[in-house]
Formats: sequence, structure tokens, C-alpha cells
Amino acid sequence: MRKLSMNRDWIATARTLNEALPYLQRYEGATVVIKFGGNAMGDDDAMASFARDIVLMRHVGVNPVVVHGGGPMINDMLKKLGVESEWIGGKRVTDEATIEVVEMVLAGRVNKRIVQAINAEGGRAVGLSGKDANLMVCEPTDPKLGFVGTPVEVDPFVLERLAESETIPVIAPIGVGRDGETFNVNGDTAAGAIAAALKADRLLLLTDVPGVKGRDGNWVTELTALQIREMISDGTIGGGMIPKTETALSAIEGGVRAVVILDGRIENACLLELYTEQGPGSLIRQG
Ligand SMILES: Nc1ncnc2c1ncn2[C@@H]1O[C@H](COP(=O)(O)OP(=O)(O)O)[C@@H](O)[C@H]1O
Ligand SMILES: CC(=O)N[C@@H](CCC(=O)OP(=O)(O)O)C(=O)O
Repeated sequence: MRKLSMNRDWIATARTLNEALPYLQRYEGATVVIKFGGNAMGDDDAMASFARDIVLMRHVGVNPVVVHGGGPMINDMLKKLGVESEWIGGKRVTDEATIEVVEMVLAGRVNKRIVQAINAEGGRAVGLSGKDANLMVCEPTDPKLGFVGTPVEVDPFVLERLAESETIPVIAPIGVGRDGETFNVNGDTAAGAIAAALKADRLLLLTDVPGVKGRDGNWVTELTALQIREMISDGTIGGGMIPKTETALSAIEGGVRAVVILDGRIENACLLELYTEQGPGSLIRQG
């Protein structure tokens, strides 16, 4: 057995754990959906650190559900194949050739990398896409976007069974159509729909910025639905932050207790959010 020495790191850890104790009880049995964006993934060390957070959550009785993105990884593969993407409102215009690549990258390489990282840290993770057990049935979002889907039915059955067996689901944002089509779903949108179906206690949207930036250029710690709508219409919120904040609003309307948009690249981002008084990021909550 490894011997623990009373070094400063150990003391810092003990202090942190002591501070975290009241929060451990608060979240016992809670369902926390974590959206892990492609830009938040980083290198193998960052991936291992994320995986450790998820495994620790599971150990203290939280039901973590991971929904991932992988936009930059799709871009890399499309570039290799000489295919260019167009974006409308933070969503990739997806034709037949593109959807094949999107499914291969997300449900294949990216999904398995996360599953493997969690399992390597001592967790038990299972990789799924929205096609598995009809988890996420979609309809086309807009004819202009091609095979981009909006989730219309999320069946949490398989997720509930996995939670009972303390297994961590890792979900690629691929949806299935009523006629068996494959849909590309924005990762934030998928995470929001899944969080709403589970009536999750928390939805954490991990990205590569500290949260939502306000009109004055400062990061906003808490936002109301009204503020978000105003910031989208006056252009303060743009690009990929649009689907993120829209997801936050629909998740709250769908019964999720709180949504936090935060920087997934910081060490222990998820744990800091759940187990400290003032977590990092921008909080949007019910009421
Ligand atoms: N008001 C804003 N606050 C923060 N980020 C914003 C804002 N408006 C636009 N953005 C952009 O949104 C990006 C986050 O979205 P995106 O790149 O799609 O993230 P991810 O890949 O993690 O899902 C930020 O990097 C930033 O460039
Ligand atoms: C419709 C749509 O835009 N889908 C995204 C799915 C991946 C994703 O959302 O990845 P990030 O979270 O890393 O951005 C895409 O094709 O890039």
C-alpha cells in the first residue's frame, strides 16, 4: 500500500475535502449531466483529470451522465477528407457526406477516448449514442441545416438502468429519426434534452471560456432568462455560446434545477463547481 506523507499537497487536499463535506451530502443521489465540449477536451492529461472528477462523483453517490461534443475533431477529419463546413447560428450545416463523418468521429473515436479515460481511472463507463435503445429521437431542425436534428423524444430508460448499476453513460450527440435517419445534434442541445428528460439536479456545460461574458467585458456569475434573451438579441452572446445559453433556458424550462457554463480546462472544474460555495462559471437557475 502507498504510504501517505504529511506534505503540503496532502494538507491542502484534506482542507479541500473538509470544505467539501457539506456539499457531498447535498449531492448524494443527485443526477448531474456534464457536457464535455470538444474545445474543453485538451490533451491526455486534461482528459485524465476530467475522468478522475467523474469517477470521484460516482464514488460519492452522484449519478454522472456525460454527453460530449467533438466539433474540432470533426473539423480535423473533414479537412483530411477535403470537405468544408458552413455554420449557421453555431450549428454545422450537415449534408449526407458530412453526417457519415460526424457519426464516425463522435460515436467512434471521441466517445471511446472518454470511455477509456474513465475506465482507466477506475470507473465503469459505457459509450452510447442517441441511437442506442432509442435514447434520442430527433426531427430535422431546419431544412437549411440538412441532417441537423432537434431531440423531440428522449427515453431515459437505459440511463436509469445504468445508474442503478453504478455505470457511467458517455453519450455521443447523434440522434435517430423516425424513419431511421441519422442526425447530427449540437452537443449542448443533446445534453440539455437529456438533462431535462432525467430532471437533472445540475447540467454542467464545459467549454473553453470561463463562462458568459457580459456587455462590459466581464464574466457574469449569475444570469436570468431575461438577460440571456437580451444578450442574444443585442449580439453580446454569439457563435457557439448561442446554443449553450439557449440550452440552459430550455433545460431550466424542462425541469433541470440549475445550469452552469464553465471552463472545462481548469483542474477539477466539475468538483469545484459542485463542492465549493462559489463555483467557477456562469449560473442559470430555476425561479
Ligand atoms: N458572450 C459570450 N461569452 C462567452 N463566449 C462567447 C460569447 N459570445 C460568443 N462566445 C464564443 O462562444 C465560444 C464557446 O462556444 P463553442 O466554441 O461552441 O464551445 P464548445 O466547443 O465548448 O461547445 C467561446 O469560445 C466564444 O468564442
Ligand atoms: C449540429 C452541430 O453543430 N453539431 C456539432 C456536434 C459536435 C459538437 O457539438 O461539438 P462541440 O461541443 O465540441 O462544439 C458539430 O457538428 O460540430
